[in-house]
Amino acid sequence: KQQEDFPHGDDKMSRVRRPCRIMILVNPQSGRGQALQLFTGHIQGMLTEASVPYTLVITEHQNHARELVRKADLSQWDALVILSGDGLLFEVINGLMDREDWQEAIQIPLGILPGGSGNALAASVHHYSQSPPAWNEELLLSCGFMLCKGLVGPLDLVSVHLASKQRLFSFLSLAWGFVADVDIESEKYRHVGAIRFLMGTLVRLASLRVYQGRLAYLPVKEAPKLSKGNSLLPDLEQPVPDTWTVVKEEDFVLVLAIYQSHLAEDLWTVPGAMADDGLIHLFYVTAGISRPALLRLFLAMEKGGHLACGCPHLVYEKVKALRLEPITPQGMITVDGEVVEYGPVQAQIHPGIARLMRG
Ligand SMILES: Nc1ncnc2c1ncn2[C@@H]1O[C@H](COP(=O)(O)OP(=O)(O)OP(=O)(O)O)[C@@H](O)[C@H]1O
Repeated sequence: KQQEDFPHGDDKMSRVRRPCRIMILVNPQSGRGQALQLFTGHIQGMLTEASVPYTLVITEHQNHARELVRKADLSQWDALVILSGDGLLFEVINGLMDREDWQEAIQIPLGILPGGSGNALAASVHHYSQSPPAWNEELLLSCGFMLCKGLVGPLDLVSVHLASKQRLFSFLSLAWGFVADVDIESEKYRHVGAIRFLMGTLVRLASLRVYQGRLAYLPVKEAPKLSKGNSLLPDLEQPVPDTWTVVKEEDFVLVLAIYQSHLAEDLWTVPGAMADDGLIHLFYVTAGISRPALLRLFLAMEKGGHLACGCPHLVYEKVKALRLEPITPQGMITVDGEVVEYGPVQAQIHPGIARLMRG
């Protein structure tokens, strides 16, 4: 009821009410520690010129944003905007989903301004707007511009179920093996910006590992029609249904489930992905790939060319749900770039349950 209809045809898009009241959450520690300067130097002036009133909230510690949105009176706000890396948006989404009124709360338009070193969602949103690639401050300006325009469209979320019965909501990725290791190990190079992933990749390549586990997924064509709230997932202790595909290989270099186009500003992982395509894009790389071949895949990903490399170890499937059961006793699983408990995990898509400010 707070939205005006978008008058130009696309019935999925709407416009944030004007004048709108935006809460902008800034993590001053994100990326190179310059998020506040990015705000005052680039965004503040744009919002003033566009007559968009806002309240700035500077996060003071981990989970500050999560607690804040869990308790906030959301009727006071027309949009929640994050100026940080993807980690702060992950907190905000999970704070909204923690609420008793989550079904209404998750409808509040969410915006992203890149302040981290990865900025996967910001890069994806920019890409969906069909603009030529942009990095750093140019990407920030593009996202700031979309924020001022105020168009809102649906965003898919994925629920991730862990062995401890904890459930998380994810907008970006679930990763195990090489990608998760690089993401976490390269955090120590955060001050160098986006190039940290290349540095991390080179370091990890030198000590390339194989991870053993079982992977199964529900392919798109087998998935039943979902109505809101339906679960595609059996109990984590139960075997997967016959409609699922069980991957024969059990030796992997990486498993990556991603639901946006970009894994980082310069990693165009899923050509063709949309914010609300209702798909989990599942990639895995099986053991036996050489170091040069793996490096070639990541270098090709900058221009979205990895699937054209003809690498027999790389598999790509469009799925609605998946289950991963690591056998290797120790390792790293990340959800939206944040480490989660290591062990069996399963996930399913919830098409368009959130709303995102985009072009
Ligand atoms: N003031 C703060 N001090 C320390 N940590 C904070 C603060 N505010 C938020 N955080 C936490 O920092 C974590 C990382 O944030 P985020 O991912 O947004 O930035 P980033 O890690 O710099 O981004 P990237 O992963 O792209 O480098 C989040 O889990 C968030 O809870």
